[in-house]
Amino acid sequence: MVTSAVKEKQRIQQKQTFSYPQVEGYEDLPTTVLKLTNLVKSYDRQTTVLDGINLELQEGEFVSIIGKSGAGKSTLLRCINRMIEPSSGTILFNNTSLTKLNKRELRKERTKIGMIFQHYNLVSRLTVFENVLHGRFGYKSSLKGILGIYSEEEKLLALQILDKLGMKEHIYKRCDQLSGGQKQRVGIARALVQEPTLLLCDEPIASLDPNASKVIMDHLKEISQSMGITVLVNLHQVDVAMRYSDRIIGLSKGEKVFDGKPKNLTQHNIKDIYGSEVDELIFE
Ligand SMILES: Nc1ncnc2c1ncn2[C@@H]1O[C@H](COP(=O)(O)OP(=O)(O)OP(=O)(O)O)[C@@H](O)[C@H]1O
Repeated sequence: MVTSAVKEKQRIQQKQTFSYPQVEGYEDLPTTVLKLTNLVKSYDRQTTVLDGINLELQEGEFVSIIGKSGAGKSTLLRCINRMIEPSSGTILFNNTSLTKLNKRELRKERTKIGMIFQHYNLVSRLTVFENVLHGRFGYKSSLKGILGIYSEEEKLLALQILDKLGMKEHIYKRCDQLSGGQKQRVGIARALVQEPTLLLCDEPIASLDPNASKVIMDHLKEISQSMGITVLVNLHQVDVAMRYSDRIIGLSKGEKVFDGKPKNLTQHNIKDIYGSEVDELIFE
């Protein structure tokens, strides 16, 4: 007899586009949040910046992308939510093909993809609280968004997230009165208030000192572990990627040259990723 649990497992497996390893209970099955197939980006006819990237990310994974300057890290991250239009390939996000969506549909799907930037992208003359609430913009009609009309639930959510990030006492401060580390925590709060399943972080610690960097990386790790949000982060620091990641992706000239656990990243792999600059890297 086919039990309802088995039926449910079959239903989920049919819905997914990848093969699972054989496991006992369907609750143990990994959920693919993002699947990139043959992603290509050329800004002009001469150069291919992303050369057929294939990548799958699972729920709650913390994945870093490393590679030297110009390798295509930012382009890859920005192609995922189509901030930059890929030239070809497919982007499957929670089983929805993002490349096939029109503008309105894409706007809706993007609510589930948070983004964090090196230079924070905050509105400096607005308060911390106002900036965080901007994360709800994608859920609103344009008029409500423009008028800044937010529900009590949305305000409570923003407060809870700011509290979790140690920013509650600063909510009424203008963003231009904050330190870099505080600004980045506002950036994280604005992304989390979207209630995302995927967080894209484009060099989130590149402008921060080591102490502030640690605070930000600790928060991002905590977000992936306790909230089950998939975190994909571009990093310049190999030692930071080694310390925090479940998986590291190495990019070189738009190609994926490494994809594995930090403990499996060898000096040989590092050389493939960074070429002759390998000696300048801090490596634990
Ligand atoms: N808008 C654009 N138009 C043309 N070329 C671009 C554009 N944006 C990026 N590029 C080029 O694409 C390549 C990859 O750039 P990208 O910013 O993705 O690399 P990166 O690995 O993130 O580098 P960095 O670590 O320095 O930020 C570079 O050669 C860059 O000059």
